[in-house]
Amino acid sequence: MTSLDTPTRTAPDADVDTRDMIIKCAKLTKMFRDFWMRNRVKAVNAIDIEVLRGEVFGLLGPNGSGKSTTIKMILGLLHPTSGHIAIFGRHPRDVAIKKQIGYLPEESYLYRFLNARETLDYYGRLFHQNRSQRKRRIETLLEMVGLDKVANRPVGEYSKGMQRRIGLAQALINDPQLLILDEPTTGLDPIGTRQIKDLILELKRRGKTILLCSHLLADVEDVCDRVSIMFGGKVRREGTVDELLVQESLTNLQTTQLDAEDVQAIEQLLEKRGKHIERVEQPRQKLEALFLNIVHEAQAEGVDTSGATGGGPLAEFLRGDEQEVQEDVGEALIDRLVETKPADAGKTSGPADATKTPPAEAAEPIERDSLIDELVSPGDKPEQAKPRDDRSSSEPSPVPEPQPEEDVDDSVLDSLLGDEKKKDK
Ligand SMILES: Nc1ncnc2c1ncn2[C@@H]1O[C@H](COP(=O)(O)OP(=O)(O)OP(=O)(O)O)[C@@H](O)[C@H]1O
Repeated sequence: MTSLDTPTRTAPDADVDTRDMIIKCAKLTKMFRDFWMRNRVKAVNAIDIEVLRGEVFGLLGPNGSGKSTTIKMILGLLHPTSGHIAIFGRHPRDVAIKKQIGYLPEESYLYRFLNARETLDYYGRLFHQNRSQRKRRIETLLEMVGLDKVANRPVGEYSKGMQRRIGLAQALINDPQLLILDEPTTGLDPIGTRQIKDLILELKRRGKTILLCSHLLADVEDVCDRVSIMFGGKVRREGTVDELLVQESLTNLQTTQLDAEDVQAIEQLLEKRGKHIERVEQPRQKLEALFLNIVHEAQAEGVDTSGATGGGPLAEFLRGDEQEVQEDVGEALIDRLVETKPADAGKTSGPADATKTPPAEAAEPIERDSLIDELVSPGDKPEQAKPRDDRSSSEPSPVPEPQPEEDVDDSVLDSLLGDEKKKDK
């Protein structure tokens, strides 16, 4: 077995088309410095990560191993100390790629007094979706994450798991090509967890790329194609889940139930071949399967709940069969949001060669608060919604500032004045 001190990688083939390289980090390093600019913590230490189009990539590691710092650098929220990052072949701070990314931060960052529908409406406007687009997407997303029955309650009242669900819906509102999910199943009940896993697999089938960061190893094992395991800021192991987990020296056979005589006969047969049975046991179903059965039974009996419901099918617009062209409006919005557009932004039709991405050092430093200030006007800065249990500070989603549009005013006013409720009835 490889020692933990020896990093091993099963990187994608060297001849992978650069257009299929959605995330490429090379020798990425982040050093946090103290007030005197002395090096304090090497949070990320010369890591290489490559995520290909259409794969689910898991970033694993114990607390403090550098996962969140890596994600923040990938999102352009933190400036790397050294190394290179390319997202869709571009620099992570290139605004042209923002509309292709959906981000579920580790902690929710929501206006606590807006309800779920208003919350999604707000994010839909940030992506310059028109009213009918927003309405359709919001309703399907709410149903998909199982919050349609509680959509008129302020999100500040939501439980932690319900906040994860609305966070996920928010991350999907722009139908992103790359979805970055930081601890998506934390706080979710087993039904919600199963749904998120199914959703991730469905999105993958639709060609989306997903970077998943989680402590819940069983979840990661269920959905990830490849994983990187970090420790102390370094990638210690990387490979496909099968490569890392398969025990090549053992074979499991599953048959209909055997009695002692059958087992003895097989043992004798194996002995003749110089082999033996190591363990005989009756398989057990997983606790997850038992739990889900019990809940499905209760739902079938019509037992009432004030929490999230089961959730519905994948939102239609995520299935890729909706003919909406958002590229231009997204680009226009981004153009209006940034005063100085990078010289090459918007000119390249396809993803550029990752190797041409400017070095990370060339970018101006950007920290979380300044990004929020840049994206949200001071009066609009959202207050972090807390679930009923206390939690610490949180991350914003990488979304642009909302722009006025003809039909912007009335729906929020309507909903604040109660028309939304009437519509629901
Ligand atoms: N802003 C900061 N200033 C100083 N040190 C930081 C800062 N952010 C993170 N660190 C340090 O960098 C290291 C990696 O932290 P990071 O949050 O990336 O770990 P993580 O793997 O995401 O952990 P967790 O699983 O607990 O979320 C830790 O030692 C942490 O204390």
